[in-house]
Amino acid sequence: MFLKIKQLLTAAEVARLDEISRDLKFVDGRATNPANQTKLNQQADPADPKYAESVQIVNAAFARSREFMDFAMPKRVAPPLLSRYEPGMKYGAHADAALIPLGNARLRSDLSCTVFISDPSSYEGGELAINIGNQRIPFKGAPGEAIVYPSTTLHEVIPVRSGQRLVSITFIESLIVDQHQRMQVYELNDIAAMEGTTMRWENRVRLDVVRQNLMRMWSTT
Ligand SMILES: O=C(O)CCC(=O)C(=O)O
Ligand SMILES: [Fe+2]
Repeated sequence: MFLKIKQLLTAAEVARLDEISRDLKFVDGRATNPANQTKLNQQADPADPKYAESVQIVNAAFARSREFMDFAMPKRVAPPLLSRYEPGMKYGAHADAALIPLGNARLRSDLSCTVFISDPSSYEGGELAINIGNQRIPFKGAPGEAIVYPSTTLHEVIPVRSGQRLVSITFIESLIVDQHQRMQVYELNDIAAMEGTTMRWENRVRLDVVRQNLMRMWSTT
């Protein structure tokens, strides 16, 4: 359901993103969601040349993360966006847009991801709170840590009370639209990865047939 990636970014990448954020131009977060009165944050201005470097750093981290690739089965990843919250800023409970403009095309958001950059001890409040059933689950990660969660949830960023919260956020279109189907394939793939070398070969091959057939049935390529 959720994937926490302990060290998506290296310490050097965290430091570089922090440095970039100091010179980068930030704009009102409502630029990408003008209808939401509860969105009060700052986002990197895509027109600023330094923005491209921040995108490249986070994209490269996703691409090399085995955990991310296995869990998300990404087809397309939207350019990760640096977002900043100063005291009093927040993003009220909301649904992520199903279709996100990506050049001339649109990306369907199946999964959302927050990559934490600021040290959690440097700011108060600012948790990402995700509603699942009647539970509200707060996340506040260490620098370089990422949380990947279904875009289908109602979620919010709690107001920051002091300090500054810098994160990079993105949306992922998965090869498998349906969360439940995706998790079944993920489980089978994980079992094959862990037990595949110790299983009897005939059974390993049968497991592979099932895994590949489910992917064939459910993926949209
Ligand atoms: O800042 C975050 O952790 C998440 C922000 C968010 O929900 C969004 O941009 O849609
Ligand atoms: Fe969101």
